Amino acid sequence: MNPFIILSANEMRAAEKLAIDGGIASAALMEKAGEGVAHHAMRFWSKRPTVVICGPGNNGGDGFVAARVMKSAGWPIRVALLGKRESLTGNAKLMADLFDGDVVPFEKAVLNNCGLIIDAIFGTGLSRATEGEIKSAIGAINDNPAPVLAIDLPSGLDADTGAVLGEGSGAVVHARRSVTFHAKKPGHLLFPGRALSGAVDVVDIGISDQITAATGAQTYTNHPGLWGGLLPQPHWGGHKYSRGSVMVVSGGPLNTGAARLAARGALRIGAGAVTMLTPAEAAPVHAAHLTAVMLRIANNDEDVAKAMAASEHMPMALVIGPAAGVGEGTRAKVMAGLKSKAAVILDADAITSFADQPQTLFSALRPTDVLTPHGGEFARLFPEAAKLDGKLEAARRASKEANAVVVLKGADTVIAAPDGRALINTNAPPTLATAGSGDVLAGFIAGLRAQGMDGFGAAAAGVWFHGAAGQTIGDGLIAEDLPDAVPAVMRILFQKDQPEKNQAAAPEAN
Ligand SMILES: NC(=O)C1=CN([C@@H]2O[C@H](COP(=O)(O)OP(=O)(O)OC[C@H]3O[C@@H](n4cnc5c(N)ncnc54)[C@H](OP(=O)(O)O)[C@@H]3O)[C@@H](O)[C@H]2O)[C@@H](O)CC1
Ligand SMILES: [K+]
Repeated sequence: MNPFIILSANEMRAAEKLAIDGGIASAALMEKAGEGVAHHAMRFWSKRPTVVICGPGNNGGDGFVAARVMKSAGWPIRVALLGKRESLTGNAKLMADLFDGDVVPFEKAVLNNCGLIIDAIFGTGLSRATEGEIKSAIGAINDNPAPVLAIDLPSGLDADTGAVLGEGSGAVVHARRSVTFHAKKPGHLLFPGRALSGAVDVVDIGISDQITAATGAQTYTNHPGLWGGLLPQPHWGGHKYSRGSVMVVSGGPLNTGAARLAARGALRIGAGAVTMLTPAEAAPVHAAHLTAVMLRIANNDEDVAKAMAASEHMPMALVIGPAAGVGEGTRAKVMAGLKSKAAVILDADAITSFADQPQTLFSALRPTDVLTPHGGEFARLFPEAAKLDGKLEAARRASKEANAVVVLKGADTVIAAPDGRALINTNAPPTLATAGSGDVLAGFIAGLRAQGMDGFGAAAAGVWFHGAAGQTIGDGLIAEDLPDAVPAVMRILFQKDQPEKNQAAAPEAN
């Protein structure tokens, strides 16, 4: 199993079909799924009275298997059914028939004195908001103090978007843990689904990686396992410019801090040289603050173009947006950057500046340029994509529309590339929601881009480092701390705290 792949409900159904076409019996898939749930329950909880609540479809079928396996292991099991027994069909009916205990219609009293509830009401087949007896049952489950183990997904949660289809306490199950099959679903990682799913375990039900690939799935959990090997490493023969040069466009004299945060982020993530492109009147403010970051006056787009041209021979990235100001001046500087050979990272005001003329921007962007909007900026530049169901599809659509990498920020940041690849980030602590945090992120991405990572890789690694830096700092985090936490994260990632791995690499013989 690929530990990073994420499958939508449709992709999961396609994988199941391919597995069945390849000779695996569908009942065997369900048997493995239910068995996985039972073993998970028995591993995490001590033996206790357990109620399995089964719905009308195959999620319920998994519940009947789990009930059978746990009962035969000596667990006190009750099964409650939502819907009519005679309406069960296919494998769900088969598994219900194979369960040799009592099956009662669901009523609230069935939960009395239980120590564990297994939610087998709905999984990937949820098609509408809960109502009636199902809504009451979910409300009763949530009111009960027993922990809930959800099969596949907490019932009521949309597998593809992480959204809850209905409202109120009976709309969705609040699970302590979830056991899903073959791969996580986007709903496990996108909020509120991530909070509702609890800890998620993925069980192998015998579907091969070749089948996963054949579904065309292109969504992954963001993790160094995907891009760690591409991270730039300093080399004995390098010098500051060969390590990558980053230029950051500053706002006016009262708006300089954001650009400095980005500049420091770029420097800490490993760019060899960072230059602040500043309007003349803001230069003294920067001069009073900056040390390793260089200063160059750039009052307008022509000056930006000249700065870019002067550095054309080196690997370079340009950050523009943090407190840059919204309007024609910023638009012109962006266009100057996009005409140069530099990789461009657009954030904040640079994004908002194109809200009324997105096509001007989209036609100039290149597929490895990066846009880093938060939700509000995203909706201004991509009003149609913002209306789509779920952050994943919104980011994917926007990336295609803009022909650039889109980093749709939040607690569950989504990174999307124009070719359809997408990542969901999971390591960001809530303390990252603080002023200036996004400016540092833009600097991280630019620093990695200047060192040679492509737009998607730099965005993925930048977002991950941002989360990891936030975790390292812990409570009390302010944006200024983030760049300075990078060395600690690198030490852990590259295991440089292990003395035997900490030797300076000897030059290779030639
Ligand atoms: N794919 C795989 O590889 C494997 C899948 N497996 C398992 O199968 C699960 C998917 O099964 P599934 O497709 O039968 O859907 P499921 O979630 O049981 O619900 C569908 C039923 O609920 C109904 N219904 C929906 N919403 C409703 C509502 N609000 N209120 C009331 N009714 C509602 C819907 O009715 P309908 O929409 O047709 O009217 C239909 O009757 C998956 O999550 C996993 O657990 C494993 O066995 C291993 C391999
Ligand atoms: K469920």
